[in-house]
Amino acid sequence: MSIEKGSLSIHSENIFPIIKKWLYSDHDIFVRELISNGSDAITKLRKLATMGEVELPSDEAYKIVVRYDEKADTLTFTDNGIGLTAEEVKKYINQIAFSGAEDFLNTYKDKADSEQIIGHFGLGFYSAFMVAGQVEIKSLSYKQDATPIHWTCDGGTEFKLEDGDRSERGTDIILHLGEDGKEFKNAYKIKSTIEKYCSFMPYEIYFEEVGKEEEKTTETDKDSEDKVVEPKPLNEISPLYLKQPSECTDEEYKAFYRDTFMDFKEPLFWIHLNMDYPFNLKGILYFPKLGNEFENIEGQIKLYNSQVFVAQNIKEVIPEFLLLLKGVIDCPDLPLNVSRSFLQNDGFVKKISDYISKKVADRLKSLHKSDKASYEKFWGDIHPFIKFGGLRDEKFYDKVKDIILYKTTTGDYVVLSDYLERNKDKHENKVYYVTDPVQQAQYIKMFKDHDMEAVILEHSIDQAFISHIEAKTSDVKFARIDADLTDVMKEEIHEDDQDAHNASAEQLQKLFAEVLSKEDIKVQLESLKSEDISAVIVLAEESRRMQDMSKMYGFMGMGLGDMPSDETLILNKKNKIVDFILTHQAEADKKEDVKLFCEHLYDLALMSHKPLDAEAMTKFIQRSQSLLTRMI
Ligand SMILES: Nc1ncnc2c1ncn2[C@@H]1O[C@H](COP(=O)(O)OP(=O)(O)OP(=O)(O)O)[C@@H](O)[C@H]1O
Repeated sequence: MSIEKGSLSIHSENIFPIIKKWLYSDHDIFVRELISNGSDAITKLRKLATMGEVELPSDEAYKIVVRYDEKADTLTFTDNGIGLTAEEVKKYINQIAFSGAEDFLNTYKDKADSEQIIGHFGLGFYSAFMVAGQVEIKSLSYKQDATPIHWTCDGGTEFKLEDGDRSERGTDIILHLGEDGKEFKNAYKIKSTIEKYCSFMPYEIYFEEVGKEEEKTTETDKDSEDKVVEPKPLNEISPLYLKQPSECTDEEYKAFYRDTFMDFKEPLFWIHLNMDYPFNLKGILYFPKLGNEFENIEGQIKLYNSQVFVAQNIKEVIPEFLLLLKGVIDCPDLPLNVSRSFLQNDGFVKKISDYISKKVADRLKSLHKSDKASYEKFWGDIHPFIKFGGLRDEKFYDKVKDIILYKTTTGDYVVLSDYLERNKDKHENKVYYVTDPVQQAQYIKMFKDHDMEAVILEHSIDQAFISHIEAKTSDVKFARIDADLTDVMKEEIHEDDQDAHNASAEQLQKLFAEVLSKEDIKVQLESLKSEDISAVIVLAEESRRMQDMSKMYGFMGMGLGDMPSDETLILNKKNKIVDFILTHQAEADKKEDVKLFCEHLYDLALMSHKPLDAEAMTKFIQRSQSLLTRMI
């Protein structure tokens, strides 16, 4: 063949500056593209063999070798696939009538935001020019008597095609790393990029550094005899997720998790996705240990297309709440090179997302049903995720709503219907909850003393979640343990004593308002069954939620103004201190004592309800000291 020179027919003056500019943020994508092309070339060849079009040696090892030559400043991608003839180079490489590039230009030429590009637009082979000043192709086709070709292009629109010298079937793509490729003049960088994109590619991928092969291929074994060590491929050609779930062991699942996510904490459990119809999807989703810090935990869901890494954490494909998980999903039906706007509007993608979330819900349900003990053990780690999912996805909520567990103050786990059923005599359709078991210890004790139980909802997601349940289940109401005192804790006031009781209550109201200088304080006198309790503060559930909201938005600079407090101080008539106050409040010589008791009772009640502010705390400590001094 005579040397052929020509111009690449691109429907734009020069695509290379555009490639370089727009794909800049995903500079390393060329590795994936060139290895994928090599892999495709091998697959095509093997297909031809199965069709009887070509006869292949039975012992041929199909592989892709990436070779870095520091001296020559080149990076070469070699495969032993189908190869290219001159005609094919002309057709597939020279005439870049490649629709991918045209689409790319049309879609992105006016857009300034490179983030818009998932980075995987179909530029294939030409992405090599993102890092190479000059690219060569040396290839020999599988075809009988094919002439090897040598193609060179320096990144402009000019190319040169001539006879080559490759003697074995396959292709070398040689990249002369230019200034733009200096990041890749580094063996570690090249290797880690191969690992990022090609960990599960179906043919073995080897990395070699010219001049450094020797030192790596010998190793001293225990008998001090040098033995040649076979180089290891960088990838796993049959990743676990491609196997049938029934063929995988727990150990294999755990090892796959460790190797893929470099996470040495064991996952809690996993879901093996395996679907052939109506779309093809395989993968494994792992539930990592989340604990209480789920806000800070970023999951990692890697999306693959036929074993080629596409992207990570694409929320269009994977429901957002599942992004707290770690996993791999391989969906060959999804285009490899897609734009985000395409994904957002694609019905097929929505189906994938729905399928994944359904599978997760099903797995949780079956775990709850078949292995309650493990489900309860995992609950502390998985509940934020399940609740988050329930808030985000109605269908998911409907599936999991009956397997939401509540840890009770008695220490066991119940589902909502069980809690309601076993407490219906004491408080029908009402769920008492604790947000801070330490702070609210006094209330919990009161509950326990009366054989009552509350559920512990101390995670930041719980408040939003209970509002959601209330909206969905209109007759169920949640009340924090300090929202009110149930009748179970009180004794009835005898009719004959009612007037005297009311008078005492009025006196105490006045007294506390005056002593505490709180005109609007609400004081209520009750006869509680337990004498030990002197005073408690209750705050109506609605008011507290409003206050919490106000605090939250206040912090965010969107204050709703100070919410009026709706606290009530409940004094227990049967308690000795309260009785002392009532009996001696009018006596001049007891005035100081009464004042001290009132202030102290109020602080004690307040402390069980919420933390004291700095001023109140200082006063509380001073007062405590003076009380102790009096006893000396
Ligand atoms: N290593 C190779 N061996 C044989 N043929 C190749 C090789 N690399 C590229 N080709 C041929 O060149 C064509 C163009 O490659 P290019 O990577 O630009 O696009 P593509 O692989 O068809 O699609 P994509 O843009 O999604 O990568 C391929 O379709 C293939 O026919």
